Amino acid sequence: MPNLVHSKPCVFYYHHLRNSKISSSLSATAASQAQQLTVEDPAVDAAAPQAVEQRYPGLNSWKTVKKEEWEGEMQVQGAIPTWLNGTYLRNGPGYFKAGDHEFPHLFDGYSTLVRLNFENGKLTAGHAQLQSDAYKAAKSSGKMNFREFAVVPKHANFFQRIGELAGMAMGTTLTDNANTGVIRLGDGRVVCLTETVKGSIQIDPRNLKTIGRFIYEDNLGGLIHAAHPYVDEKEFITLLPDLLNPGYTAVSMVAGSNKRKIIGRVNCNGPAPGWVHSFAVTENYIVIPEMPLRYSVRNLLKAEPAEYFKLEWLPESGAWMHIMDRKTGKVVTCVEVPNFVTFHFINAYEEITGADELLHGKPCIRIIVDCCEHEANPVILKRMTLEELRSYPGKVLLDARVGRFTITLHDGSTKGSLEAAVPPVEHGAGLDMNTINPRYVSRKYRYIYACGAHRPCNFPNSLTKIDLEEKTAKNWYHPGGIPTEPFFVPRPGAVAEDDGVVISLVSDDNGGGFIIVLNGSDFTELARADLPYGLPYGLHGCWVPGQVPQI
Ligand SMILES: CC(=O)/C=C/C=C(C)/C=C/C1=C(C)CCCC1(C)C
Ligand SMILES: CC(/C=C/C=O)=C\C=C\C=O
Ligand SMILES: [Fe+2]
Repeated sequence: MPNLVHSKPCVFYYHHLRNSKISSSLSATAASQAQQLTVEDPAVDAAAPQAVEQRYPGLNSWKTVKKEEWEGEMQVQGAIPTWLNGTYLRNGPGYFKAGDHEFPHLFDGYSTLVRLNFENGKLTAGHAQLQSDAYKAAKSSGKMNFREFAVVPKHANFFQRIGELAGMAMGTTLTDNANTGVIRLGDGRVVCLTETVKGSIQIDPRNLKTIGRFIYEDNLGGLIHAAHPYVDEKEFITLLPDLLNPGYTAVSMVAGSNKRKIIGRVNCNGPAPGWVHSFAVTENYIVIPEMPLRYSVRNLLKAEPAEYFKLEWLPESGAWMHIMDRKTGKVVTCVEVPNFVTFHFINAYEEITGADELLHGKPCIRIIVDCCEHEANPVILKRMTLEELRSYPGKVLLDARVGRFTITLHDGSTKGSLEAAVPPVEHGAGLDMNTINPRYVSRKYRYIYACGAHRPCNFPNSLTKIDLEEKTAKNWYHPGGIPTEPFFVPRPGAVAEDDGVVISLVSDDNGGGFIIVLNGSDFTELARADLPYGLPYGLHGCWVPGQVPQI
């Protein structure tokens, strides 16, 4: 461990501390804050801790970025491993207004891109705004012009509203604000994405400049897709939900091409497709989730925001998992599973259940699918309005866990199971923004890196390394800070799954912010560098190895 002098951070095991849920560990201030808490859903919140930590107005996580563009060399404390050569790119909402109009929800914010360039122990950083049509129009007109996640542009009169509805059917009024993630395609092109198909925008990873819209040169159409495609060196796979004839089409785009091709289609069991922010892929199968938080055409057409925005919660409609063969597009099974709510699938893989379990001449295969599961409570989506996120003392963070689905193929099962893969107390019962070692995607794996909770809090505020084998977690916490997606980069030549580093950006309650590099194995801090100011929260990133190629 290098000689780092920091007053606040710490690494710990919650179960050694007998967990942050133990209320006797609350300070007097925290205990008095408990009285002011608003409990939205007593059935769920009853189990949650009784106060949230002090949130200082200095925290920039939920505020519009201080400057639209910045870059500079970082003063590093500690030591960045010299093998770490490449660029971490991160996307996320970071500009929460159009003219005087403040956006209501975290997911509405215009995309702010961040780049961290690591070269032989040195670090340069920068951020810039993605020049989407939605952002440019807001800047030039001083108002919002496109439908974002939670907010709809205001119309002066009836005719404008009719025009807007017609435009929505064609997709022209949906946002292209690609604020959710950034991916590196197998051919090296870097693309920012959101859930609207038109919100696929290519950028130059060297300088974060916007190159232009990524055009899908096929006739598959589709207005929306998953925010998180599956991407490897060979292909890009995504799901296109069909709202008119409820189902999903799985498509694949070969690296180097702009043409998506249909793999297969599956009909939904419920009245509309379940929201598909992400999905999972094993070596041979695509796991298509159908959760009871469903897209709603009715809410889509509304001018005013609905309870769950463009989605609706239909718990009676049930939850399902469809398993599609990656090669043939055939749906090999569809099982009913307990109701669930997730943004992010973590990983999925196949296991042969035993040589003696041959059924109809086929081995019995078990599919294991892990996600950050919010205890089947969609309220988490409402907790991400900016008002809630900025509020003090606010509402307690709802519980989340590593939800593990087990789905058996070829044995006639009609149901799949869902349970916690590790005791949630290990990561403070908060969980999201997961990454894993990219070499273990679609394979049996052991470690998850994610944001967890050091309670009391109203949003995930720690970093956690979960060991699925030992069913334990190591946690990193900086009081008053909000860390973002812990991004794992494996060491070249590594054998152990956790041999690598974890990169995260933290915004601090004093208005500052810093970059941290943790050891992927013992989760201690290797290096840190102060940013000139704390950045907005941000969402997902990708790694561009080595020197960024010329485009
Ligand atoms: C930031 C994030 O994680 C998710 C963003 C999701 C967005 C912008 C979704 C937008 C949508 C519309 C504008 C209309 C159609 C429905 C839906 C895909 C939810
Ligand atoms: C920030 C988030 C989802 C982001 C989608 O891309 C979920 C956070 C959940 C908190 O518990
Ligand atoms: Fe996401």
